[in-house]
Amino acid sequence: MSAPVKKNDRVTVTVEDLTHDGNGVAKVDGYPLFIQGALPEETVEIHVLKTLKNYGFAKVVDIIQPSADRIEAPCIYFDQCGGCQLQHLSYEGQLKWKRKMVENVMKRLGKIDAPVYPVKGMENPWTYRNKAQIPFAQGEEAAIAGFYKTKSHTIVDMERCLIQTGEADAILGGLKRELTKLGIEPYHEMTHSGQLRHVVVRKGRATNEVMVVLVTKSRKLPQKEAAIDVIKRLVPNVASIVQNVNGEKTNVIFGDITITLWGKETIEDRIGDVRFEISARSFYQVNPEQTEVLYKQALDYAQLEGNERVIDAYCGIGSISLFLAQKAGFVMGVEIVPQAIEDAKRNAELNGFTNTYFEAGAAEDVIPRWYKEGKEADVLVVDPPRKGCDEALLNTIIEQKPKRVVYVSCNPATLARDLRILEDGGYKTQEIQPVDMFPHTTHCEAVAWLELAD
Ligand SMILES: C[S@@+](CC[C@H](N)C(=O)[O-])C[C@H]1O[C@@H](n2cnc3c(N)ncnc32)[C@H](O)[C@@H]1O
Repeated sequence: MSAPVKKNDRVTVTVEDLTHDGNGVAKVDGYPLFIQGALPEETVEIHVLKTLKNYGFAKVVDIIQPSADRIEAPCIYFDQCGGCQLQHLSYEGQLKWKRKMVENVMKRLGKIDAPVYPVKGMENPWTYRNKAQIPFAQGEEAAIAGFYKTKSHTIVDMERCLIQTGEADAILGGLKRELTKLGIEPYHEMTHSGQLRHVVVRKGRATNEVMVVLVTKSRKLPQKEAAIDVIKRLVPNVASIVQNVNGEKTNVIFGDITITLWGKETIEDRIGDVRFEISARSFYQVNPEQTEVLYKQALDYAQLEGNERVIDAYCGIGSISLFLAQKAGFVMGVEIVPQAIEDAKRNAELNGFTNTYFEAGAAEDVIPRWYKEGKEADVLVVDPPRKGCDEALLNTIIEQKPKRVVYVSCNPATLARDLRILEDGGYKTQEIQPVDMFPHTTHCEAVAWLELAD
């Protein structure tokens, strides 16, 4: 099909949908155009930027009929920063769109007809992130620090971020000036020179403890004591100041060496009643308030009465496992990253759980072996990465028939695909509950409850 529009054309369109990166989608004679800054149900005049065989790109020139949910983005960096995609849509509008998106994907991709409930959102959808990874670089006169522009390595220099904590803001706004005064040179990506690459700020919401990690190119940290004093002044509740050394030419943030400069080696947090120890590099959910909502939903759907054996596949640091272990007879977690399994075992010990077992390995290899060894499960919980469950694992579920499956997903498309496979294999999806873990972005988590059909 040849494009019905060409570069530099101006046309008026009605926007039908939003893409995962927050662009509006409108069709001209069936030809899709992705439109920066446009929202569903809006009528906009657009300028066509580029046309390809099957789709094109455009930007808004004039909003003729705005969406009833359009608002002025509260963040002054919204147009440049790649962190949020939906601040121009009211929070209510975001939740409505996320539910519709999950519903459409379930119907269209999975032919799943289970009810999709309204998204569980946040009462205050700001300052929710407990981890900020802030790149530093040399600006024209002083150090700059902020977040990257969409799909680039260009830092938007900023003083505050509305979804980060006040402690992260103190570092964003204050530390770059203070470190410049101290002569600590930011890292130069192109020349692999300079010293300070990133500053990572982590906070335990429930404990108020903060960890500040200085990621440097080498162990050498000039004015170390003065830098520690500055951080203590900027973030009075800091409990741990850590240096991580990354000497590689890489986009990966952390290197292998971590040195405690001041205070504790780890900080602590709680999700519900479960305690977690967090080190500089350990994986931990970034929105603990909504993580509790998500895990409670998984626990509700698991419907545990106290004696059940539960398998938690893709268990990470065992956070869902420990949540379930409060109500289950025994929980077995499997995760591919050995360090995460070490964290899971430590966290189980920290909380005094004796009814858990964790093993490092691929879920699709370990779980069939467990079944062969007679380690069966009444309830199987999966929380896979974006690509969804491995087919071999889905086949194991279909063969072994645990009576209930709870599927926690960060990608509705792969959730729909996997639910279809499980439904074809004898399960029936009962309910789907989306949870907003990342307000102002297009991401949406969802928990699905499946029962083995009679
Ligand atoms: C979405 S995270 C879930 C983490 C955890 N359930 C939580 O809530 O914090 C997915 C996890 O799956 C792990 N993973 C990826 N592929 C895997 C596989 N084949 N087998 C087991 N774990 C895997 C990743 O390392 C990651 O920790």
